[in-house]
Amino acid sequence: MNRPYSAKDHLPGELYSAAQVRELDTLAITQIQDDGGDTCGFELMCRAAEAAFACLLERWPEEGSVCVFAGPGNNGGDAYVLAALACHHGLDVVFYTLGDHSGLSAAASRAREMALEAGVEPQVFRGELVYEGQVIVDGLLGTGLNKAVQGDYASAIAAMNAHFADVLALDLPSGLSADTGCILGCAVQASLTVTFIGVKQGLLTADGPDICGEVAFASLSVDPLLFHQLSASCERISWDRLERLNQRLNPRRGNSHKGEFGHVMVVGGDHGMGGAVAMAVEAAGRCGAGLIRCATRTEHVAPILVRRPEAMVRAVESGLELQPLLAHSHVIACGPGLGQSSWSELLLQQVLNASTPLVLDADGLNLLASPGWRRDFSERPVIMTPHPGEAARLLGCDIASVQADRFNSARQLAAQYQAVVVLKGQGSLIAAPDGRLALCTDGNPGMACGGMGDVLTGVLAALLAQGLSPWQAARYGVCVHSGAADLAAREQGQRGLLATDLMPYLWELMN
Ligand SMILES: NC(=O)C1=CN([C@@H]2O[C@H](COP(=O)(O)OP(=O)(O)OC[C@H]3O[C@@H](n4cnc5c(N)ncnc54)[C@H](OP(=O)(O)O)[C@@H]3O)[C@@H](O)[C@H]2O)[C@@H](O)CC1
Ligand SMILES: Nc1ncnc2c1ncn2[C@@H]1O[C@H](COP(=O)(O)OP(=O)(O)O)[C@@H](O)[C@H]1O
Ligand SMILES: [K+]
Repeated sequence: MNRPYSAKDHLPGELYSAAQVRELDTLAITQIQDDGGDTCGFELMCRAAEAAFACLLERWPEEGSVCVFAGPGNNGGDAYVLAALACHHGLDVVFYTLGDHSGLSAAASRAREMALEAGVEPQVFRGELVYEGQVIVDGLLGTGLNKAVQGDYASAIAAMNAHFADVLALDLPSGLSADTGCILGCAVQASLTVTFIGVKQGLLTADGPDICGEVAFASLSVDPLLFHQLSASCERISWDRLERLNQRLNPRRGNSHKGEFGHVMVVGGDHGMGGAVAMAVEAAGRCGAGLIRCATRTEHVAPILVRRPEAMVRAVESGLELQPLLAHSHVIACGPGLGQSSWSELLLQQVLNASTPLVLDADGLNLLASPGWRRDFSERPVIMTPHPGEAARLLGCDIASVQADRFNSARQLAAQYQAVVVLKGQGSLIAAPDGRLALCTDGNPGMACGGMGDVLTGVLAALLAQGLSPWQAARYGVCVHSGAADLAAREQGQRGLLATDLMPYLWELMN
């Protein structure tokens, strides 16, 4: 029997869209057929159900019953086989169907026969869920979800969610888009999701992580060579994974000096927003920049120096004093607390005129989105770090449209601006202009608080200053930032986490 492994840190590094997994299914079925096996996908369906049932037994070893929901597609087919296995194992099975099961696929029909032979008694779900046990299996909708869930399906999902039992979702929670991680209408809230053949990209961003519960992956013993026939849509990264890929920074040479680790210039901090630059400065320092300068409003100079006397902080009150300072910098980080005043515009103008590697954040992005500011960064190493609100302004759409397809939004921004783009939020995405995408599975909702983005800006600037390319720095920086937040939250909890709490953990992880 297949033993799928669980824990999100052990998921494979390749993520796929629904269409790509369908392609993999077809390739795998063809191979099984060529090897003298069945021709319709029933073999794969059996492997999927076996893997999910193994997970069920491992997670709920004491449970004597299971309630199974089956939709009219192959996800329902998986559910039929799982129900048959449960019967053979001596579990009581309550089995509900939704949709028209007279037109099942060849594989799902065989699955249904198998279930009937095992003694499963399917009943059409009529709105009432009668089940006393602890485990519900959701086989309603999988990668074939193609419209918003409503009607009987929505009632079934509401009944599953209202029931006290835990839900094991087959492939993905019904109602979740495998491609975008958005809930289409409504979705099952799972405790455990066993996903098959390839990890669907939508499980790990937007709403995905909230409704999947724990994610386990079952390869269904598909020949790894088949995966070489198509490239993954997105790479999954995490702090642990970068370590396994040996992508940490090298230890420093003994005979090194501060000039080798780059000079960062942090630009921003209009009236009332000095903290933003202070945090970017400190994060850049804790991530190893050789020297940090800061150009800001007069009133912020002393407070920043008190907190971080290591930094060289200059007042640029007229805005014009910035130009010569920029000439001494290896990397510019612009945007934290920049504001949108004429002072802010004057500073940004000079930053955009320079050719130094740049991290552009916050109001730097908001100004860039306004008429007449649009730039093409193909000649300059640039990382842009929008949260969904800033991304919406840059794309000229609303936030809901950005979140409705984060993968596409990130890709589009990277292509439009010819820069590496970090689209922040749960499952932060990193997009390169050439179409590469990475998704970071670290991070937690404790990070949803003011200042976290400013810290990321400092982290990224320090990494560029130490010689990483924008793509490397963004991947590494997002993981170290989220990894630090996870360590901090593990100590004291997520609620109440502050951006400055990350500093000691950044320092630790960078070494
Ligand atoms: N292929 C393989 O070999 C393997 C596949 N595997 C399994 O198959 C799953 C994919 O199966 P699938 O392609 O049949 O799609 P599935 O998710 O069952 O749904 C399609 C049905 O749902 C319906 N429907 C859609 N949206 C709806 C809505 N909002 N509300 C109501 N109905 C809606 C849609 O109706 P239609 O719109 O076409 O009329 C259609 O009838 C995959 O996730 C994995 O679990 C594994 O066994 C491994 C081997
Ligand atoms: N729910 C969440 N899960 C994971 N990471 C999050 C979550 N909410 C916020 N973050 C991270 O925290 C940071 C917040 O940045 P941002 O919104 O720019 O904050 P600010 O502008 O206040 O500095 C980003 O790196 C983002 O990815
Ligand atoms: K499902």
